[in-house]
Amino acid sequence: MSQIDTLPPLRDVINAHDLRAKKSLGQNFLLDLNLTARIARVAGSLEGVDVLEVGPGPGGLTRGLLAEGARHVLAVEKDARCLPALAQIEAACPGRLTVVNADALKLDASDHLSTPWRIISNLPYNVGTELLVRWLTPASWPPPWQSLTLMFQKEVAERIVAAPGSKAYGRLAILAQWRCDVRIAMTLPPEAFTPPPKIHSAVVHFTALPAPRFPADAAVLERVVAKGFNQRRKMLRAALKGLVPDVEDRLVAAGIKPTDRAEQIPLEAWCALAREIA
Ligand SMILES: C[S@@+](CC[C@H](N)C(=O)[O-])C[C@H]1O[C@@H](n2cnc3c(N)ncnc32)[C@H](O)[C@@H]1O
Repeated sequence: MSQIDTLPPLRDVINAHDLRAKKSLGQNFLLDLNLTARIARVAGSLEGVDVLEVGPGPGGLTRGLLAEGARHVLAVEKDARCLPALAQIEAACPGRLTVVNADALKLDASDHLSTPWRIISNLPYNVGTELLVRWLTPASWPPPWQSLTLMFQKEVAERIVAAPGSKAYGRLAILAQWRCDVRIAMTLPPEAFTPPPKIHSAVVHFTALPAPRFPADAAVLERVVAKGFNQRRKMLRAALKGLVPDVEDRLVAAGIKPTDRAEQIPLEAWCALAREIA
């Protein structure tokens, strides 16, 4: 039995520290340790791996990561009320857990971790997409992380893995699939969480590709895709008006019909258009 197995049940921990969930911090806790171990395993073997966890809360997933063999976990938690519960885990695994009481949006994890690390988190829903976009758009590629294993609202997960032609297909799908293999690894019902949220959730696993799937300048691609989907029901010749003077010619040169709409355009063609426009 490892030291982690001797820790008290999570429900006792949240009662002992009066960890009533705060909606403003997106707090929906996972208290079933079998479930948190399953989520940790989505990221593959963690033996010898450094992990960044955003929002450990009372530490259910943190326990899973350590039990699955993570070499070191950097856990960044904004809510200071969670620190005593996390300190208990730290004491059970000396040297393997560092807890930072900070806003993950303001922290540079590379100051604390040795590359390549994995990011595994049950993200707070209110900042989940912002963190994801940040992780997917580093200054250079490949990024300092190998993979992301992240819990999102199921609807956001579906937008990440969406294919052209579907309503969910948009900027998030293109951003993610351009430089990562992505898949939904698990879906979870509201009852898996305490308190249960109103929506279903899903764990998405992202594996960083060594290089983007198709060549394109990241900033140009981001600009073109954002403008294209901003008015997704318009034909592209209208949606992209003003981007460059001869947008219709550029669309044709990229092999795109100017009368098509953004949601019909596959990733490869978006990249071709970004190259034409750059
Ligand atoms: C959905 S809960 C997950 C808690 C825990 N990982 C679990 O699975 O039970 C999200 C956690 O993120 C924390 N959090 C919210 N905003 C944050 C931020 N900007 N930076 C770091 N942590 C944040 C919340 O306090 C909460 O503990």
